Formats: sequence, structure tokens, C-alpha cells
Amino acid sequence: MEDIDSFLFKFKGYYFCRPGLDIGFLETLNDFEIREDDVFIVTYPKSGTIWFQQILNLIYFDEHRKNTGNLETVLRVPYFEYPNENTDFVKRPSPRLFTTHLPYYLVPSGLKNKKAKIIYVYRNPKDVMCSYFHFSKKMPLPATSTIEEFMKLFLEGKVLGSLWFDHIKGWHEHKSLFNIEFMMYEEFKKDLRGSMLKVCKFLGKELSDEDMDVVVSQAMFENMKLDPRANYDNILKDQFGIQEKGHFLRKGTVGDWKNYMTVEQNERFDKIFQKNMKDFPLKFIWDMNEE
Ligand SMILES: Nc1ncnc2c1ncn2[C@@H]1O[C@H](COP(=O)(O)OS(=O)(=O)O)[C@@H](OP(=O)(O)O)[C@H]1O
Repeated sequence: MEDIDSFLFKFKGYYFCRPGLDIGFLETLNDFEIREDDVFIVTYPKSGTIWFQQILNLIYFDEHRKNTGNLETVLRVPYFEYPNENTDFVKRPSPRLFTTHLPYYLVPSGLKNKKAKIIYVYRNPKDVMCSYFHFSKKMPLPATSTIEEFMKLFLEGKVLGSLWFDHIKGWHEHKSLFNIEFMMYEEFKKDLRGSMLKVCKFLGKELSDEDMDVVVSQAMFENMKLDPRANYDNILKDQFGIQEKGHFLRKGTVGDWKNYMTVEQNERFDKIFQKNMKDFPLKFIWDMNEE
């Protein structure tokens, strides 16, 4: 264990967010009892986590879809590694839905019976890094003032979530241990409805065409940004004392990294990416105009 600063905490080789951390719970993660119908969204930070919280809420809960319930998405799809008094996981009715940023080696061993479902959402790491850089100005995970400074920490894995390369490669290399489906952020941007059908198929959920229309519409960036149950404005304000609005839903685009990285930074990033991701089979979309 390593107490890095007031925001980061290293446990078993992985950086957690210190506020809200229950180290006693972390010690018991391996033995946490998994149910066969549990569903986990797994992400590296800034890869579409709260988007998928919204998507699962829309798929599973009529009242969320119909806008008659006002529970925040995080209450129905809570962060697994940051439980709080509102989220007694053992008492939750099935199917339980969870969000996690955990690396493959820290999740409960019960997930390895291949029954519970895992959706791993990934995004091109340059957009992840830029999204993270902007967010870190509000919430120091860690704090930096320039993209150069942040890029250094990101590429060394000294951020919440540790090294992006390790996270995605770890999960992918061990995918045969789990019932896991890899889904790409950029595919959802390109074809939200088609991607939503894939999610439903994996989850064994069938929605009517009308319900699917609503799900697709409410999961769109512009609509989600206005949805106080899903946009995290309240959570940032209440839990972290951050006053400004709309931090999590900043731009929601593909290729925004081009607005922040210099040619030299981009080339340096590419070299490190190629070295680390040689032979990695999943493809990435860096720009919306790519096929
Ligand atoms: N509906 C929808 N459509 C497209 N993009 C969306 C959507 N919802 C969230 N986002 C974008 O996801 C980025 C935040 O990532 P995370 O939710 O993983 O952040 S966190 O790990 O929970 O802190 C952040 O990306 P950036 O805008 O690039 O910063 C959000 O805007």
C-alpha cells in the first residue's frame, strides 16, 4: 500500500481514488460473492463509464426510460470498489449492476465462473488522455497544469486507474477466464442504435422498437448532458465540492486529442503506443472519419 497524495492511493499495484476508499473492503474483493446474473461495466477512467451507467439504467429500468423515476444512474449501477451507505451490495435485488475501473486481477474470483456478464468499454487512449487531462484540472487525479505534464504521468501510469496499456491488455489477455464482451466507445458514437442492439443481445434483453428509440435518444450526449439523473453535476457538487457544471459530459467526441496534442507529442505517444500494443488484436478509432 502506498499513500501517494490526498487523491491517489496505491493498493496491490493499482492507483485508487483516495476519497471514498474503504481499504477494509478492498482486502475482501477477491471473496465477494458474485451472483450468476450480476452485470459489470469495466472501464479505464474517461472511456465512457457514466455513459454506460446511463445505458444500463435505460435498458433495465422502465421508470428511468419513462422518466418517472428520479434515481441517479450511479445509485442503480454503483461503483463496485467504492461502496457507500447507499449501496449495500449484499442486500441489492438481482440482477445487480455494477461499474468498476478495477484491473482484471483485482475483481472477485467468482467472476471467473463465466456466468456473470462483463462489458469492457474501451476508447482510443489519446482521447482518454485529453478527457482525463481536462477532468484532472477539476479533480486532481493527479493535478497538472499542462497536457505535457499530464501525458508524462498518464504514460507512466501515475494516475487513477494506473497504466492504460496494462488495464486493457490485462483484461483482454485474460478474457477467456470471464464472460466478457469488449465494446468500443467510438462504435457507439458512430452507430448508437446498432451498438445498443449488441449490448441488449449480450445481456439477453429484448426491447420494443419504441423503447429502443427512447433508449437511443436518452443515451445521446446532448440529451444525457441535460439529464440530472445521469450527468453527474450533482455528484461532483455534493460529493467532491466541485461547483462548475458539466464536467463529466465535456465534449463527448472522437478525435478531440488533435486540438490539444502537438505534432511532437503525438509522435511520441504513437511510438509508445506501438511498442506497448504490438500484436494487440482490437482496433482503435482515432478520428470520426476513419472507417
Ligand atoms: N452520452 C455520451 N456520449 C458520448 N460521450 C459521453 C457520453 N457521456 C459521457 N461521455 C464522455 O465520456 C467521458 C467521461 O468518461 P467516464 O464517464 O469514463 O469518466 S469517469 O471515468 O467516470 O471519470 C467524457 O469525455 P470528454 O467529453 O472527451 O471529456 C464524457 O463527455
